[in-house]
Formats: sequence, C-alpha cells, structure tokens
Amino acid sequence: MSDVRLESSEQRPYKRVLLKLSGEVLMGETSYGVDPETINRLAREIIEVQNAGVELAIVIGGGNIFRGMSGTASGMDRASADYMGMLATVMNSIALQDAIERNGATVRVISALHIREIAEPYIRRRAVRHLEKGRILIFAAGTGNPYFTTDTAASLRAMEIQADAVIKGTKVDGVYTSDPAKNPDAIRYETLTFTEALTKRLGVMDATAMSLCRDNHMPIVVFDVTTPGQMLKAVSGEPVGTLVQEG
Ligand SMILES: Nc1ncnc2c1ncn2[C@@H]1O[C@H](COP(=O)(O)OP(=O)(O)OP(=O)(O)O)[C@@H](O)[C@H]1O
Ligand SMILES: O=c1ccn([C@@H]2O[C@H](COP(=O)(O)O)[C@@H](O)[C@H]2O)c(=O)[nH]1
Repeated sequence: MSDVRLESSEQRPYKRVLLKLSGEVLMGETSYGVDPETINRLAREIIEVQNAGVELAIVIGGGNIFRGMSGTASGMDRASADYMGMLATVMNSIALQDAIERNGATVRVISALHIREIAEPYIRRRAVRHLEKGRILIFAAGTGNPYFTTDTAASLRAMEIQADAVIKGTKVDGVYTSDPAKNPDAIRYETLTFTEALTKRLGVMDATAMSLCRDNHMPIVVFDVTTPGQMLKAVSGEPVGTLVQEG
C-alpha cells in the first residue's frame, strides 16, 4: 500500500471528507455480517487516505446486518425496526474501529444514541476537535432518529463538521441512468447535478440526503469501494465514479 502525500490543491481538493460506507460492502463475498478480510482491506485504505493528509470521518450503513433481519422486522412498529437498524450500524462501527486500530491508527466511535460503555456521545465541537488532532472518526447510529437513513446521517454530519465533500463508497461504480443491478443497459454518469438526480429519482442515495447536500452546496462522489485504490482516488479529486454537484 502506498503512503503518498497529496500536496497541491489541484491534486487534493478535499481536506476533510465524510466517507459513507455501505454496510453491504462489509460482507465481501459472504451473505451476511462482516467479512474479516474485507473490513481489514477497507481499514488499510482508510488509513492510507489519512496518511495522505485528509481528515476523515466515516458513517457506515447497516444493510449487511439489518437487511438479513428484515423478516424479523416486518410487521414491527416502524420506529422500533429503525432503532434495530441503527444498532446494526453501531456493530459495524465497532468492527471497523477494531480493524483500523489493528492496522495502527487512532480512531473514535461517536454514537448518535447513548451507549456510553462503548462509544462517545455525539458532541459536534468534540468531533471536530478529534479530526483536528488527526483521529479518524466513525459516526455510529445514523442520525439517532427513526425514519432516516445513514445516507442522510452522512450528509448531515458532513455539514456539521464542515467537510469538503461526501464520498459514498458502495458496490456500484457511480450513479447510473437507472439501477444497474436491475438494468444491464444503464449508463453511468461521470457528473450529475443534484436537480437531475432528484428529478430523475436516481436511487443511489435517498432524496433527503441529496436535498440536504444540494441546499448546502456539499458535493457527493459516488464510487466503487470494492475496487482497491478507489478511495484514495476519490479524495484526491481524480475522476472516479460519479461527481454530483450543483449545476
Ligand atoms: N441510478 C442508480 N445508480 C446506481 N445505483 C443505483 C441506482 N438506483 C439504485 N441503485 C442501487 O443503489 C444501491 C446503493 O447501494 P448501497 O448498498 O450503498 O445502499 P445503502 O443503503 O447506502 O447501503 P447499506 O448497504 O448500508 O444499506 C446499489 O445496490 C445500486 O444497485
Ligand atoms: O438515522 C438513521 C439511520 C438509520 N436508520 C435505520 O437503520 C437502517 C440501516 O441504515 P441504512 O442507511 O439502510 O444502511 C435503516 O434502514 C433505518 O431502518 C434510522 O432509522 N435512522
């Protein structure tokens, strides 16, 4: 793994980024939970980004755990099911914290729900201070509110910590004209405006998250985090995936 430092502003447009990691990518080739090899590889890439001089805060989804429990959750009160989803993100956050620490970097899990034995509570100014001190941050439990998603949590926290961009690492390599998992003829956008993404209902990120980023001028890069090396390229401003920004 390289240990490049990105010095010029042309090479490194992003000094502080919010990385949204899809929960499902943590599964690797397995069908549920966290694959040790995959999370270890992601941890190394995260540290590589930090070593390049980028301040990094992370929000992880819960799809690898929660989607597997959707049968259990069906018929449940929506808010209760959502709290289960948020707890799934806490488990993923702890797993990622462990993997990052084992690879030698300093990391803090900050939770939107109070679980003080295992994670710090979310206090915005404290979170920013951690970043300034060079610690990697993992925001667990989404927004702490039901009826939201971790995409929205990523957008919200990006605004709060004054990140330069949200980079969404997922299993698709960008935003397509329609869901590439369902339509093999879908075409990938290299760039896209928020208005286009919203009016065409391009489903890679939910509308609440998109609108929040649009209204607060926060660019989003959607990229394939299953391909090694893409994360560093995404924060370096190299053309990877799809850049969603104002027109
Ligand atoms: N227009 C589109 N372009 C790209 N992907 C799309 C589009 N519409 C739907 N998708 C789907 O969006 C999904 C985004 O995946 P992802 O797993 O990141 O979702 P998530 O809800 O953020 O994460 P999690 O797995 O944690 O719940 C992909 O599975 C992809 O097939
Ligand atoms: O702010 C939030 C974030 C998440 N949830 C619930 O958790 C699951 C898992 O998150 P994903 O973004 O789908 O990976 C989500 O489906 C919600 O049920 C939430 O309620 N509030």
